[in-house]
Amino acid sequence: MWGVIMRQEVITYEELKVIEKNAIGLGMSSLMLMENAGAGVAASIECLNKLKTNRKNNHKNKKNNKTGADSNHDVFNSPVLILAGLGNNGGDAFVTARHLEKKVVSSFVFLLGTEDQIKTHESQVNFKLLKHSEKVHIFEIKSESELVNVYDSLKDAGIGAIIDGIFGTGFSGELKGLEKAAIELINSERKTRNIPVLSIDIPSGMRPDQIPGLTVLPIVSSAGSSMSLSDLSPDFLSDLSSNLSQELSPLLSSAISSVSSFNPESVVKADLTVTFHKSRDCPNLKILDDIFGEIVIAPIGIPEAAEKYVGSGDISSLYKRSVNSKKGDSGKVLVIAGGPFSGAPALSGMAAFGTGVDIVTIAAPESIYESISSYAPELIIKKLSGEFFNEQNIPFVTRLIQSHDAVVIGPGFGKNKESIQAAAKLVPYFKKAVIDADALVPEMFEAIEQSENDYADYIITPHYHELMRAAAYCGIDLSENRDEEDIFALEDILMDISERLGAMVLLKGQEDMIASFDEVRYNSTGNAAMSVGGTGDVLAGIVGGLLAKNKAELATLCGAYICGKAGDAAYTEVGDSLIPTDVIDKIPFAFSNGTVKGRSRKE
Ligand SMILES: NC(=O)C1=CN([C@@H]2O[C@H](COP(=O)(O)OP(=O)(O)OC[C@H]3O[C@@H](n4cnc5c(N)ncnc54)[C@H](OP(=O)(O)O)[C@@H]3O)[C@@H](O)[C@H]2O)[C@@H](O)CC1
Ligand SMILES: Nc1ncnc2c1ncn2[C@@H]1O[C@H](COP(=O)(O)OP(=O)(O)O)[C@@H](O)[C@H]1O
Ligand SMILES: [K+]
Repeated sequence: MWGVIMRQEVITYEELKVIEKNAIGLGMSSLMLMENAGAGVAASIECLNKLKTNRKNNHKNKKNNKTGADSNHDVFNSPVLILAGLGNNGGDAFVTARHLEKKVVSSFVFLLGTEDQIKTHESQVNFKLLKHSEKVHIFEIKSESELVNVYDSLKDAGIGAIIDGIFGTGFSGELKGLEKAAIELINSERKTRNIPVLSIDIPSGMRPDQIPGLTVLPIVSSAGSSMSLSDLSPDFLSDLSSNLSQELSPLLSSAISSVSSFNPESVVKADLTVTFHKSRDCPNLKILDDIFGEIVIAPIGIPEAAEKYVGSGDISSLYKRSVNSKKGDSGKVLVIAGGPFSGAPALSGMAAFGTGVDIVTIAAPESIYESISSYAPELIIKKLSGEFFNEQNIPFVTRLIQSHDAVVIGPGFGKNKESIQAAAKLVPYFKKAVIDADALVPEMFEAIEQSENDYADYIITPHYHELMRAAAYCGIDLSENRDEEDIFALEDILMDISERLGAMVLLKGQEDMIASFDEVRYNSTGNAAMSVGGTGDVLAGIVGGLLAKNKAELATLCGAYICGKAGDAAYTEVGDSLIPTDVIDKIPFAFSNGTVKGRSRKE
């Protein structure tokens, strides 16, 4: 069930890829998604008639229409030309053609290549199926000259509309050869013969990273202005760039230059773009309007849970070690121990290792140095003078912080006042940090709130009672018992705390809640056997490990998911006698795509 928060109404193409993978993780198949996508495109074709009439009138008003030979044809009464590439955008086009069979007189499908070159299974399935459609005439086009010849032999049939399924979001690099010729053909026929063009998902030749609006928006908000996407006209953007602080304007300039980094000549100009699931509203930049035309959103049956719950799509966005990486490239994590307890920091350190970082260092007071060293030889232990973490340790630990990517502080840190006060002085030096357990106290909240670091750099990982301390610090009332708290109110509170502290908040529990200042998502992996002591330390280590090479939001979401999934795998083997090291052992499995057969919370 949704909370008060509606998931984002406007998403990027990249975010949709994640959501689609999450949907597949929930049991949807790529074939189902493609079927719904193609059906949605076919259902939208009626919009072309309306647009076509408008274009025709505009055309007539502007000048004598010598070349608009096809403009009298109704989309449904004339053959539709469908250009399909070898990827899934082409697969969507095949499904579209099948769904159009009953709507249009006939279709010509140009596959840009041969059947054996089709790249994906889903697309192959739909191509084979399409061969049974009698009103669909398929041509396998192998060269630019063949494209011209075949098109010339058909165009007198009076093409009513062109559907562009050449490239979707998988387009990269340079446009050349047959695809380039096909895009030029579309644009020329649209211009000279007034044939309306519908692009599937994105006009072919356009790369999603060339659309700046969605990345610009948060920058605008963080500058304190309240702007909507439609405010982002070119004039507005240039005014904004000149007025914003020097720190922000380069980001804006690069966003603006990304729009101009493509050559409009090598992109399909569509009258209508049918994209999927949710709005991908582009900023109101004239140059983009001319490429996308009108935008229609076709629902493709993605369940809401694919956005609400963390899933395999989120995991696939994590940093991946490159084949030629060297030691240190994949991340260095520093765990700062406080003194009384050696087990908790060691668990966090070992869990961080499990996420694939290269180096884990534990800074440990003399009192626990020996015992931490005995847990795991892979951990580097740096001895701090004194029984407890203290002021004298600050210069040494600050240097360690600087040579690591992320810090984990809190597990087993202890409640010693002097240690906590010294720890709070470290906060301004943290580049990225996970703050857990004993470090979830007012002194630290204050230091986090006052730190000038970006909100995305800090993560707090409280269980409900620790959350109460954060809420009290923020002056927010929270019920004594989580079950008494209305879930929607709790979502609001988590976002408020996130905003006030400038940190991600991961509230652990049967269902973990992960809040940024404007969104709450959930994690449903994990099981009741994990309520044993020490799993929270494992979670903090996993999140810290992921934080080393990923943004805080992704690290928090994926940390909760991986920890729970490792816990579920451990549960299948050891049941209720699960201990935290069992969870650590299963972290590598949790990153794989293996199915966890253990009891999950939802059962
Ligand atoms: N994800 C989902 O669940 C859903 C996705 N859906 C649909 O899938 C689309 C994404 O599909 P996609 O990833 O297969 O890529 P797509 O854009 O069709 O084609 C790229 C192909 O062209 C190739 N290629 C790339 N650049 C090239 C170049 N410069 N010059 C020449 N070739 C080039 C590249 O091959 P490669 O070069 O990488 O081997 C690849 O094969 C998406 O937009 C939506 O329509 C829907 O069905 C809903 C569910
Ligand atoms: N009853 C439960 N059902 C599912 N997962 C749980 C349950 N209790 C704890 N967990 C999971 O165990 C991990 C540690 O949480 P928790 O035990 O609350 O931490 P702590 O050790 O700080 O008390 C979290 O990932 C949490 O989601
Ligand atoms: K397309």
